[in-house]
Amino acid sequence: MRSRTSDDDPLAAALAPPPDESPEATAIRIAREEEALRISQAIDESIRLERQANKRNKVVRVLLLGQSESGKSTTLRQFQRIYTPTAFREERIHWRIIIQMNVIRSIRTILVALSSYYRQTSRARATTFSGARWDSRSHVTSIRTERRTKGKGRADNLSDLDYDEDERTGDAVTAPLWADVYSEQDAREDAVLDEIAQRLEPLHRIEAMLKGLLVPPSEEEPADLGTGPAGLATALGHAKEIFVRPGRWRSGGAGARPASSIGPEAADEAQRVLFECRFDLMRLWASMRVREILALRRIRPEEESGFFLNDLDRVTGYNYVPSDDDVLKARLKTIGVSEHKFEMEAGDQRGTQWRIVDVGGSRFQRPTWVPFFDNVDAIIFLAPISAFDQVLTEDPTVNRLEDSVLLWKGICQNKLLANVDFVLFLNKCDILQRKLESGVRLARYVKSYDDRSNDIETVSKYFRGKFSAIQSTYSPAPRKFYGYCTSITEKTATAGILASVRDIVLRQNLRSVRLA
Ligand SMILES: Nc1nc2c(ncn2[C@@H]2O[C@H](COP(=O)(O)OP(=O)(O)OP(=O)(O)O)[C@@H](O)[C@H]2O)c(=O)[nH]1
Ligand SMILES: [Mg+2]
Repeated sequence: MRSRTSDDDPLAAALAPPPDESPEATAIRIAREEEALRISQAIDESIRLERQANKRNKVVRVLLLGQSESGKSTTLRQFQRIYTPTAFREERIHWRIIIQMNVIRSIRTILVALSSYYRQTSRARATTFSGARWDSRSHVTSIRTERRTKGKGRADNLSDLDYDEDERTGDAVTAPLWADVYSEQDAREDAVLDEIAQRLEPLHRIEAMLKGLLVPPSEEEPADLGTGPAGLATALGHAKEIFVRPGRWRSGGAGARPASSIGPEAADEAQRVLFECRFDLMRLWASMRVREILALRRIRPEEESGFFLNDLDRVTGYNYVPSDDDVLKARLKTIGVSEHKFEMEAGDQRGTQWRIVDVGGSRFQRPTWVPFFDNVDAIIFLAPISAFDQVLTEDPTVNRLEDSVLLWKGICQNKLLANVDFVLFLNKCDILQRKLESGVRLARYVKSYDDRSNDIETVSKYFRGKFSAIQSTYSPAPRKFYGYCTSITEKTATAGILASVRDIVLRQNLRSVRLA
């Protein structure tokens, strides 16, 4: 077979000038060709500019990462409060049902603590205490420093922060678990607490009802199912656990029940019962005897997520509508992944689309993060540094700070994220400050902290240094360190920090456009 040459190229033959072309015809043809070229180049240029503009206006993707209860969803809510305030306000009323559940959870913590105190101390109330029925199910509180994990869960590969082995594994029990002296006064107060617990019985029914609506069967607390790619949860085998459908709880609940049976009446009924119980709720939380027993058992409900007992007067009001602050304080665990869109309303970047991806942070949820590493401009990583004396809810053998450090290290060294900017929030500094001021010493939990001063400035500076060093040691390529000490539930300070984060992320985004 003969190979083709340019001589018999049909296209070249068709475009070739006619063999008998006159000089005038040649001039006209050349002028037309030049005009066609000019137009073609103009079209190319406009396509290039349009592509660039699209990139500049491209969606900025931010991923929120961190362990469970680190404050990811709260950060997202802060973004919503600032950038889509109308929608945020309209949604506030739907948070009431979550706050009701949060209140009941704190009350449960107290009644279980009383019941188990009476049982363990063999007091007269032990067999009859009316709060005992709250004790029937397993109750995990992450607020107690775990003392029962001896020999388990040692982190063998952590050297960046030097934990006290005894503190981590629970060998260092020093405080007595209960007082030895039982006065008549104690007995009288216990009798009063028993009566209160009796009158709080209706809360038990309300808790069961709300739990049916808001808590996935294998969970202990209300949870929101993310709206990420369908199938992810199924792939991970969590499909059966997921009970609260995306967004549906906001219209009164969801789950396996027909929507008609779970309307806003559930929230109204719960509010009515809370209203009727409000004085007993307040008396319970104000009782010095309760405080004493909680202290003996080292339980601090006020450090638990979604703590509203100091606001009982307000949140149990018959016509209670959650405030902005209440929505930020409420606790709703995330299961799965959800993506939220925002549009910048003001400034140079007006119209820029933002996608913020919020993920569930518990250990079981972490495999769902990886598919989102592929297409992300920045990561906001939250490390709740107040949790240095707490353990993970999902694995009480693991210290929370240790988990955050390991997670940060893993994210820093992840090659998929080598070109992504990180912003670190050392979060819950308000709780950290209160904890340090109440006399809890960081050096008891982190040996390498040594004899440094136990104040918030020194402690947060120390953590900043540690996290920054991990980033520079483990990042595959150099990246700038952006670290903030945050109390993400606070509105004013957080607004300033989020504005800085926005600028960092946008600068990075522009840089990537120029490089493209
Ligand atoms: N006091 C205080 N509370 C905070 C702060 N940040 C978050 N919280 C509270 O901590 C709880 C947990 O926060 P979330 O935002 O739900 O945590 P998360 O990281 O989304 O947790 P998962 O969904 O389980 O992964 C909520 O009740 C928040 O109000 C903070 O800086 N200070
Ligand atoms: Mg969350």
